[in-house]
Parts: sequence; C-alpha cells; structure tokens
Amino acid sequence: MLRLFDLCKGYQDGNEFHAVLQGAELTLQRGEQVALMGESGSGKSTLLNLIAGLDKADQGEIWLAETPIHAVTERERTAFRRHHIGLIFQQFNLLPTLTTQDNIAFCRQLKGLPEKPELWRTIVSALDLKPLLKRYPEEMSGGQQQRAAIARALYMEPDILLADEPTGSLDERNARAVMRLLTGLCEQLNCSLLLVTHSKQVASHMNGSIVLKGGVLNAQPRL
Ligand SMILES: Nc1ncnc2c1ncn2[C@@H]1O[C@H](COP(=O)(O)OP(=O)(O)OP(=O)(O)O)[C@@H](O)[C@H]1O
Repeated sequence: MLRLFDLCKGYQDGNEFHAVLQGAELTLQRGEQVALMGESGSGKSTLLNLIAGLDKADQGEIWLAETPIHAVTERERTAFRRHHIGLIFQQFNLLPTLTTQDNIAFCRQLKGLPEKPELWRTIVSALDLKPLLKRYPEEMSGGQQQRAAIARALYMEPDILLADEPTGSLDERNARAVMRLLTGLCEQLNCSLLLVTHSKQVASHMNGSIVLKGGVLNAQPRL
C-alpha cells in the first residue's frame, strides 16, 4: 500500500540547512497497522505531511498503491488525497462553519460516496458523538473535536489513514476506546494505519512499531 524509498527532507534555518529525514525507507502492506514513534522534533509530522502530499520531499520516492506521490502534480496529489487518504492531524482541522454532523459527512461527500447509515451509526456511537452532532467546533472541547476529526477520517473509508497522536487530547478511558475503534474499523475496512504516538500503551494496539531517529526509520521488535 505504502512504499518509501530514500526519503529526504530538511529546512533552511537562517544560513544553516537542518536535515530532518535522511533516507527514510518503509513498506506498509494493505491493512497493516503501524505505530510511528520517535522523540519530539524527530520528524514524524514532517513524514506524515509528505505521505499525505501536503509538502514535497527534497529527494526520494513515495508510492501509495501504484501512484508515485513524489512525481505527480499538486492537483493530482489533492485528488488522490481526497479519494484515498484519511487524515487525523494534531490541529483537527474541522471546518468552523460546519456542525459536527456536517464535518463528519464532509470528506465522504468530497469523495463522491453515498451515505452509509450503518457505518455512520457505528462510528458516531463508538465515539460517543451523538449529543454533539449539532454543535460547531468552537462549542466543543479539544477531546470532543478530536473525536469528531477521527469520525470524519473513518467515515470516508480511506485506503490509508494517517493519524498524528489521535488520542493526545483524550483521557485514558476514552483513548483506549478510541484505539479499539480505530484499529477495529481499519481492520474491517482493510485500511492501512500509520499512527504517530509517544505512548507504548497506544502502540501496543498496533501490528508493529517503527522509530524515527537520526532521519531514518527503524522497525522495532514487537512490544
Ligand atoms: N515548516 C518548517 N520550517 C522549518 N522547520 C520545520 C518546519 N516544520 C518542521 N520543522 C522542523 O523539523 C523538525 C521536525 O519537526 P516535526 O514536527 O516533524 O517533528 P515531530 O517528530 O512530529 O515532533 P513532535 O513529536 O514534537 O510533534 C523540527 O526540528 C521542526 O522544528
């Protein structure tokens, strides 16, 4: 599903070039669920942004299924993202003018898929979003917005889900429930999951872990 070859990305910092990714390589099979770990500032969000096609690598290749994300135009990357990639980012990115209900439906509509009431009910109930469906993002707490963002990403039935600390704003009980839902639904939808976390407990829900260190990715033994 996802293959990364020799991925390099850095940022200019005044007169100095700060290398973040220095030849990162990864293969993620369809349906595989992997935790992406690494110290703060090691480049995990940078890596997700490149895979999502929101930023361009300096060097290397990103293949999602048969699409060379590194080589297509920005327009093609956007179209690919809408159809195939679910995103749960740290800033949630809910549309402020839409209610929770409309935010959750939004990405599925963009993809041109018809509604799927059974999947809707499963997601809304598992994430405990029913009482919040009519609320706008500004009327919700960080954890509630995070749950809405998770629902939106899952309801579009992506081929791959990129999640940046999706339980970071949740208490332990909610975090466990959300991880069960995320991993269970990804399995049901045969969706690959690459999930950034600092928590070994969260990582233990996944098939495996990789650690980003010194700009490269290293597979970790099973936790
Ligand atoms: N747009 C940018 N311009 C300059 N430097 C950047 C930019 N984005 C990220 N960086 C730098 O790249 C490095 C990696 O940042 P990134 O956010 O990917 O790390 P992270 O592993 O996701 O961190 P955290 O766990 O704290 O979220 C950091 O040193 C950061 O300051």
